[in-house]
Amino acid sequence: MTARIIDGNALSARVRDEIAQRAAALTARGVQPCLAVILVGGDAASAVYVRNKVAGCEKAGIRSLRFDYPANATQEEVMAKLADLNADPAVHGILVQLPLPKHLDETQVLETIDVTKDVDGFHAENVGRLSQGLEAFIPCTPHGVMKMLESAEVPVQGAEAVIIGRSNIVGKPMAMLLTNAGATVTVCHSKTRDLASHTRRADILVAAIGKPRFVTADMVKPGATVIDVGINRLQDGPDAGKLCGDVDFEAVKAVAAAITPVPGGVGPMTITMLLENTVISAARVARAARK
Ligand SMILES: Nc1nc2c(c(=O)[nH]1)N[C@@H](CN(C=O)c1ccc(C(=O)N[C@@H](CCC(=O)O)C(=O)O)cc1)CN2
Repeated sequence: MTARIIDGNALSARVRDEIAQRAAALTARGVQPCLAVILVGGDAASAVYVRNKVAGCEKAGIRSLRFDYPANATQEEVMAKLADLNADPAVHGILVQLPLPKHLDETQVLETIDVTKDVDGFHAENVGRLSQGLEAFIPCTPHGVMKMLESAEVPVQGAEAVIIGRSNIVGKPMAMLLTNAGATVTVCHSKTRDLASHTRRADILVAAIGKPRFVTADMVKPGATVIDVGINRLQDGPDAGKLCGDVDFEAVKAVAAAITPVPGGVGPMTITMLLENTVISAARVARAARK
């Protein structure tokens, strides 16, 4: 068997076309969607993601505002900028790129973002609403994964879903979304005993642990759908400098029925869902103003 590849670049291109049309319609009604992005420090990967977010906005007709702070920025500086952006009616989405430098209080920063502009879906109120199946901004990576499962027509209801990783950005919201969609969900993590006994039961396996090629073929049930959320840059060996996921792609694709690649899988969908959340936020503002 060789797995079907779920192509995140192709799906992103289709979804972004629709987003651009919605952004153009809102702009014509006098509400151009606008995303504000805050980057603190010089983390190279974060700088790439922020650049791609800003470029994605531009291509979709979404206005973007970018604020760069040095690694030694204070909590007060970041909070003051968030207060300004919260108060600005022309700004519909606000995000603070993670991770933040260690001296900053991430929880306080995320809780300061106006919940109606929290297009990353990390504010506790959005997390709580999602857990109850209420309308909420859904964190972009797990939302992108759900879109990929839907586009690939992978049955979720009744499926055994196993997630490796329990982060606030991916693992926990992924578990909520899959649960809400009717899957039976197991969340595994660094303290899980006999991890492979869990992963081998999975119809849908989501790897989000940040360890290159951690998921090997013997950990995967034949015919499973494997979603790779990892983005790791290999340090040494013949592939040094290359990007790879948390899944041993070449070996696992011989066992799985469907698999996402890295790069070109979940990553582009993360930015696509951010653009969609920004347009949704602007549409709510336009609706409230009856524009
Ligand atoms: N505020 C946030 N911070 C972080 C988030 C987030 O959703 N909100 N997620 C990740 C990083 N991330 C978005 O910010 C992200 C990661 C990867 C990609 C992506 O397109 N990856 C490409 C490869 C890009 C490369 O060349 O390095 C791919 O997989 O094809 C987009 C966004 C942590 N922080």
